[in-house]
Amino acid sequence: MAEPLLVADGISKAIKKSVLVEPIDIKLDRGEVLALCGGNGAGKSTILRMIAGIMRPSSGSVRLNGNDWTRSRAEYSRQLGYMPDDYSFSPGLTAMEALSFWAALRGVGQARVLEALELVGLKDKRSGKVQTFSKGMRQRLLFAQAILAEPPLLLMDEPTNGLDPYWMDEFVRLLGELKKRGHAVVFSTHQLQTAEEIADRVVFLIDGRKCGEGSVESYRKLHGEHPLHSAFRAALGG
Ligand SMILES: Nc1ncnc2c1ncn2[C@@H]1O[C@H](COP(=O)(O)OP(=O)(O)OP(=O)(O)O)[C@@H](O)[C@H]1O
Repeated sequence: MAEPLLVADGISKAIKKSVLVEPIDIKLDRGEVLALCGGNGAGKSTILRMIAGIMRPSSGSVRLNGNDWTRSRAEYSRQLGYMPDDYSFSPGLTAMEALSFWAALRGVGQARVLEALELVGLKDKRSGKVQTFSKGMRQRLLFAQAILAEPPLLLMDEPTNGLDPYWMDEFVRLLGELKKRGHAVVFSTHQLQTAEEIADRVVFLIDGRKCGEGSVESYRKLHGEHPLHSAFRAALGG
């Protein structure tokens, strides 16, 4: 049987005496969407950063499409697109300039830059300075940079923060299309409703520890309406 696209084995993170994330296993198949759910400080961003190769795990290993980050870092990085929860754009940069910079780093041509801007509804705003953009527009630009090179895995930290209802629906639709084309996604969210709409599977986190995991479908069968609220409460022991 083929190895899953992503295999994170016992990854953990400690800084000095603080344990940010206890050892956790995460596996993901091609075309699968996984939500990391938990409150503030639960460890969602830390897990995404470790998988993205931005933060070195204190223990464990990560394989992505057969690549081990510690052995083949460049090839590993080519397998993923990462959307951070926030990003400080250089003052004065236009949307087109920002995206073209990322495209150059990834060897992606200008036609794809325009296509990505169109997908996120920013083509007409491409000459606008990013510092004048709303939070939702900056989120859409960060989403565009993550999908530029159409990598097998997308890692997204709170991707729906700041999106209005129209773009929230568009985002769900865009992710659905990416999924159909075989892309896998791991995203973090505080919003269980969002996870229900987008994810196939959910990992619940509390204080850097996995406290529950299951498919949205299985939670639906178990809890009916608002399945993830009930499942999270059950995972918390409430
Ligand atoms: N560089 C760091 N040094 C020390 N502690 C850190 C560092 N980065 C994060 N932490 C701590 O690690 C814990 C997990 O943080 P993390 O950002 O991963 O949580 P999160 O679930 O993404 O939270 P939020 O939903 O608020 O963004 C928090 O207690 C945070 O304060």
